[in-house]
Amino acid sequence: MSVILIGFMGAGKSTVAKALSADYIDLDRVIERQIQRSIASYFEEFGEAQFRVLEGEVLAEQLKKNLPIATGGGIVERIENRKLLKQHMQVVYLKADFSVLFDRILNDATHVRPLAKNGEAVLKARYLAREKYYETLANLVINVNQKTPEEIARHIREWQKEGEI
Ligand SMILES: Nc1ncnc2c1ncn2[C@@H]1O[C@H](COP(=O)(O)OP(=O)(O)O)[C@@H](O)[C@H]1O
Ligand SMILES: O=C(O)C1=C[C@@H](OP(=O)(O)O)[C@@H](O)[C@H](O)C1
Ligand SMILES: [Mg+2]
Repeated sequence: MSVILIGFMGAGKSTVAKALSADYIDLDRVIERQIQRSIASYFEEFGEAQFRVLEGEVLAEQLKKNLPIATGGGIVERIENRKLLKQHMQVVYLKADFSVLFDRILNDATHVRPLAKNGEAVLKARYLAREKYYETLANLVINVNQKTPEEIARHIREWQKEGEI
């Protein structure tokens, strides 16, 4: 069983999954390969609800591989996706303050996050609404405010080792 990273946009899920293993899965990138377009343009044409369904299908399919998975921050919004995550034993929540996340999202030129275009207050409302899901679904919570991706990856590896029998 491998680790699934959850948390808000900007928490470092994609970066940490990569630090965990050269062979890792970033659900957003798998989705973009499948749909042959960017997530931003998919959101624009089909809307968020349809994206959530697609996201859940790709999660279910990718769970079969035994590789670290970086989810998208909104995976917890759909109950079917939460049910899938709940069955898993190695869900790790990368937790950070909203101010840290907002800063990173603004400064991340590589990925356009469609939900970030409506301003800080709208994004913060999402953060507050999702927090409880991240907390309840996680088997491990790591505060990532002041940790490097390598430190976070080390923490996860040590936790995985502790759980081995
Ligand atoms: N631990 C960290 N400390 C500082 N910056 C980070 C850290 N993890 C990720 N970042 C930066 O924050 C931005 C978002 O990271 P990313 O891995 O795409 O997050 P997510 O997949 O959770 O949205 C990127 O610019 C990345 O370089
Ligand atoms: O939080 C969200 O709703 C989203 C997060 C993004 O992934 P990251 O969390 O990797 O930025 C991406 O899936 C999409 O833009 C929607
Ligand atoms: Mg990501």
